[in-house]
Amino acid sequence: MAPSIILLFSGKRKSGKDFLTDHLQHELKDRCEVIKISAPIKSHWAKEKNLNLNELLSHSEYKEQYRLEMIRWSDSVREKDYGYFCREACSHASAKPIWIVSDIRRKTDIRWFKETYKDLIKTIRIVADEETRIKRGFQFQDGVDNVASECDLDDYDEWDLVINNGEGRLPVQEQLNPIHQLLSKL
Ligand SMILES: Nc1ncnc2c1ncn2[C@@H]1O[C@H](COP(=O)(O)OP(=O)(O)OP(=O)(O)O)[C@@H](O)[C@H]1O
Ligand SMILES: C[C@@](O)(CCOP(=O)(O)O)CC(=O)O
Repeated sequence: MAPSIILLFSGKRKSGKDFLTDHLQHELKDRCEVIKISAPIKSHWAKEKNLNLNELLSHSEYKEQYRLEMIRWSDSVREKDYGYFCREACSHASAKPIWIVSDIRRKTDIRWFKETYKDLIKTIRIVADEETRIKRGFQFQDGVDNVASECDLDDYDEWDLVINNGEGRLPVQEQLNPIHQLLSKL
């Protein structure tokens, strides 16, 4: 069964994608399913290199050691099939009315979702100033922070919602209010 709405979240490293989508999931409970495009990438990498999948899926420093290699490998797959990981991630989603995709990174991700699910798509950008991201552990890495994985959506300007999760941010319930307003129109 197709969902009634698909929320695509994007944001730079340590902007708070997981933090906000975890809160949203907590509020929506079993009405929603959280989908991560990086999940099939991390599963593949864990199997190939005999790594700890749970650590790769967590917020830990562990995954940062492999980020550059995972970006390079996943981009080589995307060159042949830009929708590969989006399709793979969605294929495991269950029949919930609201899908939360927590890690949109490339224009081709948005293209695949819009081609596949048409007007069910809403795009949400999470922004946070660099100082706040640094306080959360962000450290610039060449090959990671200056490539498509982190920068391709910097000039995308058709977001349905933009949420500030940096300096001056609202309390989390208020940050999520505009999303509940979107959902109330369903
Ligand atoms: N509004 C907030 N208030 C308090 N802590 C926050 C907030 N937003 C994020 N954080 C904390 O900042 C850290 C980074 O957030 P999170 O993991 O959600 O970022 P991310 O965008 O998913 O990062 P990455 O892309 O590197 O995985 C986490 O420890 C998280 O708990
Ligand atoms: C390899 C990659 O999927 C890692 C994403 O890790 P995370 O969403 O930051 O936990 C990033 C990418 O696909 O460019």
